[in-house]
Amino acid sequence: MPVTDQAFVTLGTNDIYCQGALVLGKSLRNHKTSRQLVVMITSQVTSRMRDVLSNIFDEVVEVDILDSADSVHLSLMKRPELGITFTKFQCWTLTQYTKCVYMDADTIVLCNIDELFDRDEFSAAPDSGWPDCFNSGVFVFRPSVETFHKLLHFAEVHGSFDGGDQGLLNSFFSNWATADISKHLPFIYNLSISSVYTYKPAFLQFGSEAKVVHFLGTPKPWNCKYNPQTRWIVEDESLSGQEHLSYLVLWWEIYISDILPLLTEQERTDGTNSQQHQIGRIELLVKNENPSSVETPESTPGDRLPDSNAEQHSLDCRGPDQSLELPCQLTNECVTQDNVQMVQLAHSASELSIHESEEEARTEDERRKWEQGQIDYMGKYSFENIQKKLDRFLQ
Ligand SMILES: O=c1ccn([C@@H]2O[C@H](COP(=O)(O)OP(=O)(O)O[C@H]3O[C@H](CO)[C@@H](O)[C@H](O)[C@H]3O)[C@@H](O)[C@H]2O)c(=O)[nH]1
Ligand SMILES: [Mn+2]
Repeated sequence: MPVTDQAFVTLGTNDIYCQGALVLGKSLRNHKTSRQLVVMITSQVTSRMRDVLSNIFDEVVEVDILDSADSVHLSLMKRPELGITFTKFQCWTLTQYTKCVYMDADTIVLCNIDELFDRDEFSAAPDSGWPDCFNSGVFVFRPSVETFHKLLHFAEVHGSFDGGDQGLLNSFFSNWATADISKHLPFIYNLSISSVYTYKPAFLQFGSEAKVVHFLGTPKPWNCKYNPQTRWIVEDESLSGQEHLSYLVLWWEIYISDILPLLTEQERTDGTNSQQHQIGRIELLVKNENPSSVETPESTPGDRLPDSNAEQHSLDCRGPDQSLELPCQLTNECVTQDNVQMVQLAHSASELSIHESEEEARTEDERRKWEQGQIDYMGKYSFENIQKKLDRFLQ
């Protein structure tokens, strides 16, 4: 029976982190959670991504740090670096639920973890770096506007010793380490990926009991390159050891089989509706060293992807009539192809990687700065540059 007054909650403030939220949400669904799934997003998340999120999450809640009470605004003015921190705290405002489990977008579940709802606020697992502190990537809490305001007030007065939400929450719930052992979640509910190689014997002993993996720090799974042929991560120097890579592989397997079809389905739907040409900010680069493997028994010549000899293809989350320069040869035509074929293409690729569309990121960043009155008067919008533009225009 679905439980409607309890929820798993995650956060994605941009389209990139939303990729993580999607995989987490799908992993919870795959393991048949009976709780509601909620994702908090901010205004930067594109409407295309919101549509995809709503396929997996029961609620997609936009939170805006500046439209809350005045105290939020004031705190932000004094401590702008805490912006993202405040965003996570918004989970306490979800008072339509009586109890929730917050999970970072860089976590996945390996089995059903609904038993966490038997715990009470504030329950969390030790942080692997300093076990007298909890890690704020997974925690049980009770939504309450009062607690939310207390947190904001606390942030304003004391700040955060690590600049993020984890330091602040540890100071706020300062008796966590000593008061009540039932509020210590076992480490297997928040297995930090680095522990797999920093304490290998423990991982070999207890790793099979892991329930939640947390891709804490860098690289995040979406920053890795994946080879669907070998079903292995394309390694770089920052990835030492082997065991932890299999969790990254798991992330990518969920991404390819469950998320990619949704993204491409969305692409198709949007393509037929001129009202919905919102620009997503994700590009999936699909490298294919062996193009012949792209062909499927069902595919007819007319079906074929354009330029099947291309070294690199791109599935770009934007409408087909957005005329933008794509970073590689598979141009806008690909987005009108049947999504099954796109997924097929991804499966036969030799390397997949997720990128933020740089042009979009730049434009968005500039727009935000304009809106905040931070105009680059010394650089791009200097008097000389504007005059040069005017001169060109008037020629
Ligand atoms: O640009 C961002 C950055 C973060 N997040 C969200 O905030 C979470 C925390 O950020 P993350 O990059 O996962 O931080 P960690 O590498 O996990 O680092 C640690 O430090 C963070 C800051 O204190 C805590 O939030 C984490 O729980 C803690 O594990 C993410 O998972 C997302 O849900 C965004 O949506 N957008
Ligand atoms: Mn995290």
